Parts: sequence; structure tokens; C-alpha cells
Amino acid sequence: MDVNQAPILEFSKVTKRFSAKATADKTALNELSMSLYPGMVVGLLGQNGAGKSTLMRCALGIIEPNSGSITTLGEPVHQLSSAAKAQIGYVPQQPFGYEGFSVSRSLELHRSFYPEWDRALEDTWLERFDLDPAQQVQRLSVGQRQSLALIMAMAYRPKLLILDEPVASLDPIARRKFMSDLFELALDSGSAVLFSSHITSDLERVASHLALMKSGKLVLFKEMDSVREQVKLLSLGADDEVPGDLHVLNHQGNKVLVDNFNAAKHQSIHAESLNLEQLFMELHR
Ligand SMILES: Nc1ncnc2c1ncn2[C@@H]1O[C@H](COP(=O)(O)OP(=O)(O)OP(=O)(O)O)[C@@H](O)[C@H]1O
Repeated sequence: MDVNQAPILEFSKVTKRFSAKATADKTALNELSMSLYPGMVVGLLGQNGAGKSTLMRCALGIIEPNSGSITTLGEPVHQLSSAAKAQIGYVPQQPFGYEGFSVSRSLELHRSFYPEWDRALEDTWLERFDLDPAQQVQRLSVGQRQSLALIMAMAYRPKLLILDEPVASLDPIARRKFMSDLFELALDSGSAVLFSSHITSDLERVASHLALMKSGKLVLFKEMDSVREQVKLLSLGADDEVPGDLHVLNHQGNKVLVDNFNAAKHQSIHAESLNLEQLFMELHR
């Protein structure tokens, strides 16, 4: 990760509301700010409806926020040049098209849009995902389609890769292979990756950073190593107060979830380490 370079994606106080007829407007993104730099692999975690897909669709300029600004590859997202667009890879939750074509023909068509297409990378992933080039796209299983969508989004080594639950339909072996490739690709090509997943163990394994969303807000954005070190569940005694320098994510009874615990400074407090699944549960308790 290189924070001395310009960010690849930058959100500044972005709010997105959806109007609803029967109920009050829904705030899907609430004053959300974050920056992604080259080499970052950011795992986006949040409950259903937390705003993850909305964030991704705003980053791509598919939907426009009500307020705030978004810069993608150095350009305002609503005026992206075609050169910038050609450096973005996106796999939506539900890919996709190319029905009526074979896998190899669909890749051939897709390839023609991208001068930077890496044929060797395409071949490697076709093999890894065990995809038959002669197979018709409409006969692929859901997971195989997802694999094809991933190849199509990644084989031109985009500078920004946005993946909305990319591995939800992949089996554990394909998932593992894909996840390690994802990390390598980002490091090799100086790309930034933003991916959402409900599979916390995947996220723990490959993400360099965790972005945690709750009700449209980004409640945590941290390097995974710092998450392990600093996000703790504290157990307070009956008369104990939470030290003022600690940032509280959730407080229920005598249990306090904080994201900036310092073991040297807060020696007297009983602090429990959490894996990502436990952290998620404690945040929503
Ligand atoms: N086009 C839309 N019109 C109205 N409301 C919408 C629209 N898109 C999203 N929303 C609402 O915005 C909120 C955030 O939705 P979003 O799809 O971003 O959540 P998510 O975190 O991706 O959820 P999931 O994990 O289920 O995919 C939800 O309350 C959803 O109902």
C-alpha cells in the first residue's frame, strides 16, 4: 500500500438517500468518507442493507449521491473519461449477459474492449476455475458464471477493482484460489481492490484493510493488523467508567467494544481479542 501516491478512490462526506413512497426516505450512505490507495485490498463488511452495494455503485458513477464528492482514479466520478473507465473492473452481485455465446467467444468479445488485456492471465484463471472454453454461458452453473465474471473484470489488470460479494457462489477451493490471486494482483499491479463479503474468514485472510459499515455509516476503516491489535471487547467493573481516550463502537451493560485499545496504556482493563465474526456480532449486539 502506498499512501504517498494519489488515492485511487476517494469519498468525501458522501450521502445517498433513496426516496420511498410508503415510508420515510432511506439514507443508504451517511456522510461517508474514505480513501483507497494503490495496493489496498479493502474488505467491506456490513449487515444486509448496510449500504455496501450503494457505496460501490456510487464509486462507479452508476448512481449519484445527494451530497459529498467522489473522485475515482483522479477524476470526478460523474465525469469519468473513457480512459479511466477502462481501468476499472466491476463484478456486481448478479452478473450478467453473454447468454448465447460460448465462454471463449464471450471472452473474445469482452477482450476487444480492453487494450491492456492479459491473455496469459485469462488462460491461467480459466484453468484455475476449471472453466471449459467451449461451454455455453447460459449452461454454466451460478459459481462458474461468477468465475467468468471475475476473469472478465480482472484480466486487464484494472487499477480499481470493485467486487460485490464476488465469491458468494464459489466453492471453498475456488474461493481460496481466487482470494489469494486477488491479493497478489493488487500488489503486483498497484491496484486498489474493494470487495464485500459476508464470509468473514475470507476477509480476515486476504484483506489488508477492513471497512465496516452500519446503517449507511462507515464505523471502522483500519488496517487488519491494527484491527487485531486495537479492536477489543472490554469488561468493566461495576464502578468503572470507559476511559475518555477510548473510541466506543458499542456499549452494552458492562461490555464495551472499542477500536483504539492500547494494551500498554490501559493495563488495568480486562480486554478480549475478537475475530472478525465476533467483532461483527458485538457491533450489532
Ligand atoms: N434503488 C433503490 N431504491 C430504494 N432503496 C434502495 C435502492 N437501493 C438500495 N436501497 C436501500 O438502501 C439500503 C442499502 O442497500 P444496499 O443494497 O446498499 O445494502 P447492502 O449493504 O449492499 O446489502 P446486502 O448485504 O443485502 O447486499 C437498503 O435499505 C436498501 O433497501
